[in-house]
Amino acid sequence: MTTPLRHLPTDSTRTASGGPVGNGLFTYSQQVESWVIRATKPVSYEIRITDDLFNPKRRDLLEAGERTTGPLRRFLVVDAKVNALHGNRIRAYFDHHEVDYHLHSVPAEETVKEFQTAAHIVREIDEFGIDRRNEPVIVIGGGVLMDIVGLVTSLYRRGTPFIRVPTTLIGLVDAGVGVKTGINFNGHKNRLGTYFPAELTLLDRSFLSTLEHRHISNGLAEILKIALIKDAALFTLLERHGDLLLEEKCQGLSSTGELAATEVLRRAIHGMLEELQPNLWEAKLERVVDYGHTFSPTVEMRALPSLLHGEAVCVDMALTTVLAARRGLVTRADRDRILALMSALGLPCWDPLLATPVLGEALRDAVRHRDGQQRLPLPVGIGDAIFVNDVEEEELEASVKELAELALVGGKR
Ligand SMILES: NC(=O)c1ccc[n+]([C@@H]2O[C@H](COP(=O)([O-])OP(=O)(O)OC[C@H]3O[C@@H](n4cnc5c(N)ncnc54)[C@H](O)[C@@H]3O)[C@@H](O)[C@H]2O)c1
Ligand SMILES: O=C(CO)[C@@H](O)[C@H](O)[C@H](O)[C@H](O)COP(=O)(O)O
Ligand SMILES: [Co+2]
Repeated sequence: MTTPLRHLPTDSTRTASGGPVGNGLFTYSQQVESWVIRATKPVSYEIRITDDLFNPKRRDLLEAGERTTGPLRRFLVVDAKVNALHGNRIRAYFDHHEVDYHLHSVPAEETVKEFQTAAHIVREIDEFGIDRRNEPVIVIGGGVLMDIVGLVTSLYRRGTPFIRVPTTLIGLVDAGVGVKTGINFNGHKNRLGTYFPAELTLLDRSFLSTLEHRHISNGLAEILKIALIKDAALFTLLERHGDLLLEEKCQGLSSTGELAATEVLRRAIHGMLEELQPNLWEAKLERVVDYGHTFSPTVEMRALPSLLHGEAVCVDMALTTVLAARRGLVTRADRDRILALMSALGLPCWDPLLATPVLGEALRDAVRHRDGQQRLPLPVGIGDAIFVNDVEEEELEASVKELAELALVGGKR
């Protein structure tokens, strides 16, 4: 027996047809005793290019978050290497502005992108205590730390605002521009994560001056991904100036280097956002920005710590470039240009794990991740892509064999 609910519409307010009633945002039906609730949540976040971010005259970092009375309070999570190299000016900035802050330094790299690190940060935040809406957590570091802190803030009190200051090239062009957060779990890449935008991301490329060259190459791999799937002009820029960008660490030490760094970073970020914005929650699982991310998550985790994220992505792109060439989607000449550019950018085209059953496992996991289909992005020429669902293990093996020969001949391993 059901008891009538006092505050809900009675039968007298039902539609003439006896159908459900409601205000359009929710409906109640007595026929099946059910409420269907609909709501939408607007999303807006900003990515701003700045320079000299910690110059005391700049206010970008202070203006984010609602203003309350009394001193500003901020919890800072800073990559340990960044803290060692840039910590003095970071602290001087917040001291100058009389911010009541706690700086929590985290030694971040792929092997610590895990639960324990996230839990430790939560504990520290809890101890410092932050207001739920107007004291954004500030993360200053690479993709690993931004992904962890993004996850932590999305969980803390079911969502606390955060601000990102990326300090690596991957951070500037990729991890710092989207809404995905995550940690590795159970040997799987980004197995736990959320979609949670940082309200503000401040891009200051001067941080790259202290980054190792290998990590510049690592970021160039994600830029190359954007070039291959959607921006032929970006590919040409990388061919012309990639070595200079690497040598100068995108610091614009020469006038050509400055023009190239500005244009390449702007194109890479803009191209990424053109793909992300219409599909922020990944309702559509055919994503061209997944190019290079089909085999690489498994390869990267198995190779840990020997392959960096961008390096694993590059190995995946080399393999799928060869596969695309075998299908006639990419000419042999373009295939060779792509492999040559990877080498010029200081990136690997090959990893011994390719010649093992790991690839089959990786493809099966990608199919689960993509809701039962391969949805494998493949390049079409340079600057375009399609999705395929029919890659068989034999085709993969033949592509691996061909890549091994090409990589050996070209000395690109
Ligand atoms: N959320 C996303 O959409 C997204 C997108 C791309 C990549 N990612 C993730 O990003 C991670 C890779 O990011 P990453 O390459 O920045 O790695 P990272 O965060 O491990 O940083 C690389 C290394 O550089 C050091 N470092 C950082 N900034 C420095 C600086 N300015 N000077 C000197 N050393 C510095 C770090 O301590 C670390 O040792 C991967 O886990 C990947 O999955 C996420
Ligand atoms: O590496 C990343 C994110 O970690 C980006 O470069 C990339 O565009 C995509 O987000 C990847 O395809 C990863 O997606 P997912 O496997 O974590 O769902
Ligand atoms: Co990536």
